[in-house]
Amino acid sequence: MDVDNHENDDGVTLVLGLAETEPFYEKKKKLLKDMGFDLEGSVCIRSSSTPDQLKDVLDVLLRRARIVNFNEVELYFGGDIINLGNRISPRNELEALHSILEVIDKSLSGEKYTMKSIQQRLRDEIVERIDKVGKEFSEVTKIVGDSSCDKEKCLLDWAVNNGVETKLDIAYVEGAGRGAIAKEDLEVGDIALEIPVSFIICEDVLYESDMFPIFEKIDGISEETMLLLWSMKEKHNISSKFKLYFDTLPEKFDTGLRFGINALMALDGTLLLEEIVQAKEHLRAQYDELFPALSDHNPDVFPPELYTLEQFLWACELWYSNSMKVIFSDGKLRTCLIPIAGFLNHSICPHIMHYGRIDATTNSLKFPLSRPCHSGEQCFLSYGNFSSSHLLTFYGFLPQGDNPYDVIPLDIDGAQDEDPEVGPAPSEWSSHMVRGTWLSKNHEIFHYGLPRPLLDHLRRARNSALQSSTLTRELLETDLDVLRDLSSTFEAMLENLGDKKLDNGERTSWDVKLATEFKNLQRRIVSSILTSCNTGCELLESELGKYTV
Ligand SMILES: C[S@@+](CC[C@H](N)C(=O)[O-])C[C@H]1O[C@@H](n2cnc3c(N)ncnc32)[C@H](O)[C@@H]1O
Repeated sequence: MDVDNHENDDGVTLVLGLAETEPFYEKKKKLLKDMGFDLEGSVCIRSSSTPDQLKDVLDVLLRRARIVNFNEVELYFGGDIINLGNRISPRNELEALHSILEVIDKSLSGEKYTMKSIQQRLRDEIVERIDKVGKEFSEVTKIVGDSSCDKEKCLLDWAVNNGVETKLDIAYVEGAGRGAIAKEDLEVGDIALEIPVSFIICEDVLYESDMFPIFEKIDGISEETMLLLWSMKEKHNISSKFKLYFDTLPEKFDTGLRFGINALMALDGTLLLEEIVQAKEHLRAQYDELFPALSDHNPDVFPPELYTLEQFLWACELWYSNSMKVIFSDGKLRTCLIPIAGFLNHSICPHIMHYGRIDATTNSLKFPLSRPCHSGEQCFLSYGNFSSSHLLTFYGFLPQGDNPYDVIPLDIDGAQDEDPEVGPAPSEWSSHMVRGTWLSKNHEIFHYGLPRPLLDHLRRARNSALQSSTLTRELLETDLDVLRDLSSTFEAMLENLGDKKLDNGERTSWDVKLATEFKNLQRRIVSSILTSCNTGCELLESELGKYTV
């Protein structure tokens, strides 16, 4: 994103441009053009602006900022004028508001500007909007009062004595193990947690380990695998520097990688079944490649009783569900375990979104707030823009609320009519997908709550293209064909998923419970698409009826 601003006699021009280096630049450029925005993206604020005019300016900037901050999924599903008038996703809305804040803060920072009060009002309005997004999507946390947090408190005390600064406490929360709770009201920009580099577990621990000379002789072994093997032994090392951290780790992680046969059977009809089976096979193959050979040749360094398949799986789950990728001051991206930060749970509307880079001036990792968190509330992190199937497989939970990244990929080739020399046009996509149509705000004729790239692709395949929203008989008939085809695809998918299963409560094991919940979510998504197709067909038939009378 290009951020710029200029002052003139009358006021300030805020610039929220689209940088050419932006991911999906061509697609965003086209979308901005379709929405009637110029590429440069400058908006003038006059010193005489009334509060209503300021809100209008913000609305325009926000519609623009939503596009600039789109990620791939949001761009695929969000790109039409009705959807853009609304929040696309909590992540996109928070990023968009923050990018405007950045423009405004930049214009406030110069001493020479004379419009500080107007700019301050804009800032206040944005912070209020950020808070509103949080309130709309926030998750209610119930603290489980009767669970002891002694080990966590020991770790916290040790951390604070070693330079960690925290405004978070640790408590057991319902449905998610431990969580981080704000000790005081935290505002946008406040640092909830700051961890010195010396406190972070990363590749450096390997160089001091007796495993390192052995690792050096193994061709192609990755840093992640070395760390994984290191952690399997270190958790038993009573004189480990990180003993208090290892003491707080669960004996057992309940992720999709540990799903038993009944849970796998409950996933029948979903793509996740194959994904989990493959992931399990991959880990088994990885283990077999290393063991028993490593233990046979170096029993003192890799004692066989510590390097069982079960322990290997534990370490994989630890690193999948608790590690973070961090860019260090030397520019290198390292996979790390970060004590204390590892207690932060994930939310689709997180408080902390930007945390992956070491601050070179303080040599620490900071976790700043992107939205306010009140005293006593659980402070959530963003683990990334993951689908529920990914979160279930590698983290073992399904997030609360509507996950915008829960997409079902479709097995149809995109951009068939592309020019081989130039590639697909900026508006075209090489693959297609669907998601719950309740997430779309546009259910009108020619939209039906379905993604525009998919509809356009299917129209093109029938040699028809929607150039304008004028109703012609040909366009209506093409859309009717498209929707009927889609409808039969999704009817088959729904049938494959079988009937909705009810949870048998206490008697159901954790994995079958999760699998059932996941399948019910898939069913809900597919049903919503079917309903939208059928409603769309009715709309089209009613319009076509007007041609026959
Ligand atoms: C980095 S740890 C967070 C701390 C964890 N709750 C604990 O007690 O150790 C990641 C794990 O927390 C749990 N978790 C994170 N976010 C969650 C959420 N929104 N709902 C339920 N469980 C969650 C999952 O078990 C996940 O594998």
